[in-house]
Amino acid sequence: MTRAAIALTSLALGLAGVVLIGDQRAWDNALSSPQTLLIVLVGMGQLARLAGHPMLARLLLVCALAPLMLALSSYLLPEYWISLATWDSLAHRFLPGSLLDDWRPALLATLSLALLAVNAWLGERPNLGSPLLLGTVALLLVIQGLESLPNATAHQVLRYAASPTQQLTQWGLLLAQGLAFLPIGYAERHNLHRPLWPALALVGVTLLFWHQQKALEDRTLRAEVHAQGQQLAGHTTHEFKEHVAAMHRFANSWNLLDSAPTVEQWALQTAPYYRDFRYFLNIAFINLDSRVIRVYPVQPNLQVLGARLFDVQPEGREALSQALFHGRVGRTGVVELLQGGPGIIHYLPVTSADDGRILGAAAMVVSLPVLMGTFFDEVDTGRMFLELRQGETTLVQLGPTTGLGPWQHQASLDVAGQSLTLVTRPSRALLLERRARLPVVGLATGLTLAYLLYLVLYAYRRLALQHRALHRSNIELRHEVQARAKLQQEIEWLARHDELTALPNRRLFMETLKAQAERRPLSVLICDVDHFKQVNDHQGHLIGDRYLKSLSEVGREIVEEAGGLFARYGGEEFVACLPACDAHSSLAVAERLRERMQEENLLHHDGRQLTVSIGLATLEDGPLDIAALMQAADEALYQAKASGRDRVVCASGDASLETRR
Ligand SMILES: Nc1nc2c(ncn2[C@@H]2O[C@H](COP(=O)(O)OP(=O)(O)OP(=O)(O)O)[C@@H](O)[C@H]2O)c(=O)[nH]1
Repeated sequence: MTRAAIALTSLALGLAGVVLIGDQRAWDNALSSPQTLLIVLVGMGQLARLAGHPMLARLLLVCALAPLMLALSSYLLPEYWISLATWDSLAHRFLPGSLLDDWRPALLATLSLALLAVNAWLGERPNLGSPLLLGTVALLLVIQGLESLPNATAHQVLRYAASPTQQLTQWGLLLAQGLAFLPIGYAERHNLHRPLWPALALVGVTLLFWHQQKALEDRTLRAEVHAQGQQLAGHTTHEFKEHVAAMHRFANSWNLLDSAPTVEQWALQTAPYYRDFRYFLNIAFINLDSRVIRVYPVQPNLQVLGARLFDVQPEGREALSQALFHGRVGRTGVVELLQGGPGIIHYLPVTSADDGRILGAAAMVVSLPVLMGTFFDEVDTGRMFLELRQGETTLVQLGPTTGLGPWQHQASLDVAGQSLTLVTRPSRALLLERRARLPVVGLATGLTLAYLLYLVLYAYRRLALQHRALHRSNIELRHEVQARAKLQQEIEWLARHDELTALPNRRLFMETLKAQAERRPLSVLICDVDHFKQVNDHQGHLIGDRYLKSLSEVGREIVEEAGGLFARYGGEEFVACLPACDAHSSLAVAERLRERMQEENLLHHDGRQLTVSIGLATLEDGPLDIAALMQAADEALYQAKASGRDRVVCASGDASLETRR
């Protein structure tokens, strides 16, 4: 898998290299393709790590991560913290003439590359979020693919997606990291489900939320541009109405004359209007021959003095005729002015105060470029493109023509009866400056939260599994302890009991006897089954065993009644310890034992009754010598056997104590 991952990474790197070489600008200046360079750095870091050079890998990845983090900050930080101009001047310092946007990768590409670099740094460590990082990069790449569709990119202020080839190289790096991750154990992979899916779902929700926020913010920005355009258009129309009204006032004031004005009179009369309405190119007096005989200001308009307008400006003839011959206000359309540039000329008839004779016409020349410059002096024309059109003809253009934003606004203007169109289009820089940071901040926060959620769920899952394993081994341990305790009990029981009859064995009997060192009188008896070998021989061992069990039950009952202990001594021999029993009472116990055993009606093969012989010894006082006491009982038993069996013999030698059937 590692080999396949290395091969895939190399392939992606090769592709990135081809992109870099293919980009002609990259030869002129290595910094012209920073996004591809960053992909190459991340890829090389990944390759170094896969090939087993962690130090080199980290060095390369840090080199990629530092600019990526800087780019991410430029997307995140508010304009009033670090302005776009500051970022641009920073970019300019690195490479004169460059802007921030020439340097930083597209937003989603910045994120996916940073996550790829972080994951390459961490290695295939599910506990550090490797699978979530890979899943998030996959989602980011899918969204980049969608964002690259032509209709999605049409109206974007920010760049969101890398170029298709760059996306392909990122897919290559991602798949290589995925391959390197695959060899983790099945159990580990199985454990990933619970933390991974909720965290990935949060990533998905975050991306959807970001997309929605981004669309909303774009709409708001567009509405702002629209409102500004409308405002400018309204302002222009209003100003022009004011201008026309002022012009009428101007014309009326000339009715007080009775001849063509002198140069001084003309200057005195026109100067305030010229000053107040800054967009007049000049105000001229035209005589009845359509000649310009007075003009204010004189100096910049010398070339029009003496010009016969009917000849030099035929397109204004109609308007001028209105004023000169019919005494009505005449207004040209948009005409090419004698001084150059488009403009509108108002011709106002000047009549004699005495007889109402028409003396000439006052021409108020409005230059459209000057008008635009005057009206829009509050607009930042360094970053806002303005265009005045009449139909399809461009009359005036202000502001930059390159680096413009994706939206423009068109508004209709009524300028002195002329229907014009005002186009406003903010530059991309202006829109970027106004761009709200909320969607990107939301995206970064959501992705961070998803990562933290993964880590918490993963740790919780691990703890839960460990806890479960511990609980299971605890139960097993408890069962083991219980089994061992039971075994121990069995062993202890077997060490002191006989398995066949469940009676105390010789060891327990001896321990009990020893414990009676102070009790006097103390009697012991040995009970031996007569001719038991014959039972085994003729009726088999199973019958023999059954007989032994019956006898032991009887013996236990009788001896325990007397406060003693009945035990199996070995073979078909039983013993009893009778504390506080003197010779008489122990003899009575022994006799009852013998009789009761007979009453069990256990028969030999030939119908004879099974009998027992009992030897009895009593220690009335004095120290306990177990061997001597047992020896005495044994000898008494021997005597009982020797003297015909089926009897009790007491070791005292007292004949009166001997019983027989
Ligand atoms: N079925 C069975 N037989 C046992 C057991 N322990 C000992 N025996 C038998 O008990 C018999 C004891 O025989 P002997 O010692 O010759 O004595 P006896 O036949 O009882 O004759 P006397 O004691 O002289 O009356 C042997 O045949 C043993 O095999 C046992 O646990 N089960």
